[in-house]
Amino acid sequence: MNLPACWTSAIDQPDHKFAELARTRQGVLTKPPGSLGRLEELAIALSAQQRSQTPAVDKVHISVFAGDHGVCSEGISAFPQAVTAQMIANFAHGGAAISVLAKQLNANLEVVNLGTVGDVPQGLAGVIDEYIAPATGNLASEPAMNEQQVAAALDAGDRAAERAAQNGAQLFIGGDMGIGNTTSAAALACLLLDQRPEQLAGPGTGLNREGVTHKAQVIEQALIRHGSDRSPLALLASLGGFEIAALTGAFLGAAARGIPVLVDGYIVSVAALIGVRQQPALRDWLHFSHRSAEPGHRLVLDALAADPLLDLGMRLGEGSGAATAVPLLRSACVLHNGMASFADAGVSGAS
Ligand SMILES: Cc1cc2ncn([C@H]3O[C@H](COP(=O)(O)O)[C@@H](O)[C@H]3O)c2cc1C
Ligand SMILES: O=C(O)c1cccnc1
Repeated sequence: MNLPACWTSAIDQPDHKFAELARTRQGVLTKPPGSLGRLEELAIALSAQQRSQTPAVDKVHISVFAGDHGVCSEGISAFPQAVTAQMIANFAHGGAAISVLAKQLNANLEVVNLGTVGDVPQGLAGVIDEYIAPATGNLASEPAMNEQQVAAALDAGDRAAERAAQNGAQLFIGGDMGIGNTTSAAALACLLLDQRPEQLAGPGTGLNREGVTHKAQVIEQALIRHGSDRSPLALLASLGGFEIAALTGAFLGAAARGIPVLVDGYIVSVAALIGVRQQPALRDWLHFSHRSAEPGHRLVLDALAADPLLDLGMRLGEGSGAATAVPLLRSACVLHNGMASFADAGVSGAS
């Protein structure tokens, strides 16, 4: 098994010297100290992560990872599996939510196709073929992936982070597309957080109460089958999705390359938590964009000690919540870089 280097090699901490410089600057800008609240903290964290006195998120790289899930045969989604492949084409044609938001942000958007049951037309612009298999195994009755498949997915994520680095990205966003993936994410979260399926199974794309109860039962079967190994690799192989493993690899890869990450919703947060369990130093590179309406997200965020910027009732995935929060990070940076100091502006400081 060939795991990418970022799986085990140490991730550096953000540079605290730049954090100190940024904190000092925030204290002399023409405002009561602390009055820009979390925008100040964002600017300080981005300065340390980017090793820059003028942090910026002008160049945003968005990778949407797509893959199908064998567990769909258990009837756990409100939508058919064919949607995964159809949405890949929609991403490429500019019609998906993340396509529109990426355009608004002038961000670089790519779609990494790890394998779908439905056909994806060849040669779609911005779609990168990282085919592993048509779908994962049905996690209720068999491992979702073998170790080679997990390694391939982690590696595909790491390569996305490398492309972001090559493009000079100042921020990395990972998105997910895979019908059935809230079941996979919930099963993973059960073992990561030691919680019951009823706590972590939610409506996803729109299941009713009966549907959510059935989904929790399917997850319960998966947990019984899984056994006791809680290592990140074993969890991914047993219960993961190709796109979830790729997201974990991408976040570790981005942090290893010094690129801060803006985390999206439920599925992406579970991938981030797996990365943090593997490499706790990853946590210092993560910003959290929003609290998803998927009920289990709250518990996953708590486990990451994360207080996301937005709570808009969004529950889409694709990286859409993260993209929606980018303007806040941009505001934090332009305020930090552009405001005058008390001394420069001739404004009196606190007495
Ligand atoms: C048209 C459409 C676009 C989407 N974009 C993201 N998702 C989101 O919903 C799916 C997860 O929900 P579940 O586990 O209930 O299937 C994933 O594909 C996720 O990315 C979508 C879902 C649909 C239907
Ligand atoms: O929060 C998410 O990421 C989410 C929730 C429901 C469906 N798809 C994604």
